[in-house]
Amino acid sequence: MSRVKGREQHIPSHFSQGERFAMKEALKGAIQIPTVSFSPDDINTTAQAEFGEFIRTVFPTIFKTRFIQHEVIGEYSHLFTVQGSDPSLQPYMLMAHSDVVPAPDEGWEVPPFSGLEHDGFIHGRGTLDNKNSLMAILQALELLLIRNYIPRRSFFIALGHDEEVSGQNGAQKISALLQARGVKLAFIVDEGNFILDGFIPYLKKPFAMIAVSEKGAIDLKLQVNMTPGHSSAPPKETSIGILAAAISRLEQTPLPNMFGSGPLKTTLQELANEFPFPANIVLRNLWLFGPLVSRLMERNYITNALVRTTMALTMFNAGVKMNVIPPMAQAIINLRIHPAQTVQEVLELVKNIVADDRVQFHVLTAFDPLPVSPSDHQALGYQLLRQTIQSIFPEVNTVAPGICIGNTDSRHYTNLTTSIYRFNPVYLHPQDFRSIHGINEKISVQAYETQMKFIFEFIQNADTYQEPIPHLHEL
Ligand SMILES: CCCCCCCC/C=C\CCCCCCCC(=O)N[C@@H](Cc1ccccc1)C(=O)O
Ligand SMILES: [Zn+2]
Ligand SMILES: [Zn+2]
Repeated sequence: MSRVKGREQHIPSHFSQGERFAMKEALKGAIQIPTVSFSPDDINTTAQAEFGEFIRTVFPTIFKTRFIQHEVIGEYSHLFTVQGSDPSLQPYMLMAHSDVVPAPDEGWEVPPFSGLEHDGFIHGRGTLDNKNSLMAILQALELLLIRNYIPRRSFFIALGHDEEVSGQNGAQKISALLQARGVKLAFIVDEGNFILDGFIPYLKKPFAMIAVSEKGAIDLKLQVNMTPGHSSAPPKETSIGILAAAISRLEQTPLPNMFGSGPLKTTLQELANEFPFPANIVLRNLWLFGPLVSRLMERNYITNALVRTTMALTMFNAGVKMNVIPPMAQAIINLRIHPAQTVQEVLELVKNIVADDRVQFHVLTAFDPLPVSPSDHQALGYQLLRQTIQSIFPEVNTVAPGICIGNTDSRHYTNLTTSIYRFNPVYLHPQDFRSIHGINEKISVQAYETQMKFIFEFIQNADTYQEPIPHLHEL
């Protein structure tokens, strides 16, 4: 059997004007359906149902292909099983999600659910997170099928509908179903990191960062109860004041810098050659310059998130009336846990910083950082991503493993594989990063086409029989 058999039926990623027009119109249509998730109990089910109908209309070939099974899970999530012709190849999975975070009109250049095209960009909530991926995956498969493509390696496409509010009815249910069916996956590719451009001073060239892990998280409720009373004769301290002081102590006391542990060191070492002198020497010798680099990284709020567990005060609630001493004050802190720490360790640190018994702690949700997926020469999923990045983005010199500072639905699939990669084949600049969950989220038509092309190639590359060449170790 030829080791490169998978390339025999390679279909070039060339698309007609008509196809290119249809694919951007399809993305606009997806953005126009307001599939907003507010909380696990409050998702826009009408929009989700409409979205289910929409993908059936836009991708008819997928739904009528005999070797593709489509199932609706948890009412609005979608699982596609694409049966390959060679059962000896272990299947893999592509993931995306259809829900989006809320987007009030204020501050947007165009209404967030308009899907308007302006200056070469498609605007709207979900254009980067994550309808671009969802539509690009289905679009690539649709176009491959139209060209009579028959995959060798089976694969799944899992499209969650509640990723933005925990994934408990989508990803968790799909994962349990596949586990019950005895499925084991070679690897998973989900949203997460990007081709990063302009995030690091002195690094002029973009580089691709494939997240091989993601941070853990805790949603922590802090609560202070005090006896209510008349505001004309106030006590020395109120529940609001005590809680505010506790929160302020937390904001003033960053958790320890964990530089040196976790995948970040590898990221920087692999990037060293991209830097001019003397930064290249510094990064090649982290054993000596580690403390300097770690201090530089904490100066910027994005790179700071890579070196430590972060704490964000996201909700604050207190008081019942203007002339009543408040009986209770509550705050929610969202923590993202560095790969070298655990939920328990972080909770201990937080309690020690607050150091006030009147403040009660309630853990609402918590999970540890995700295990680190392999990125060596034998890691099939990582190497396929690297290979496809090199062919679709030849100008990108460096592909490096890293961590994802946000969380993804892929964390619900650790029962099916040890190889989870979080990567969007899209350029991201710092201003784009702020638009994710922020305002004026947009994607260029060209970037979306390239993302689709990437998946079109990736699916074909995954068929290859050319397994990564094992390291030769001397005995
Ligand atoms: C040295 C290199 C510099 C690198 C800079 C890093 C730049 C970071 C680039 C991209 C990160 C974007 C993260 C996007 C993925 C997050 C998806 C998301 O929004 N997830 C939600 C999901 C969630 C999780 C738990 C409860 C509710 C929702 C989230 O994380 O909040
Ligand atoms: Zn997302
Ligand atoms: Zn998101």
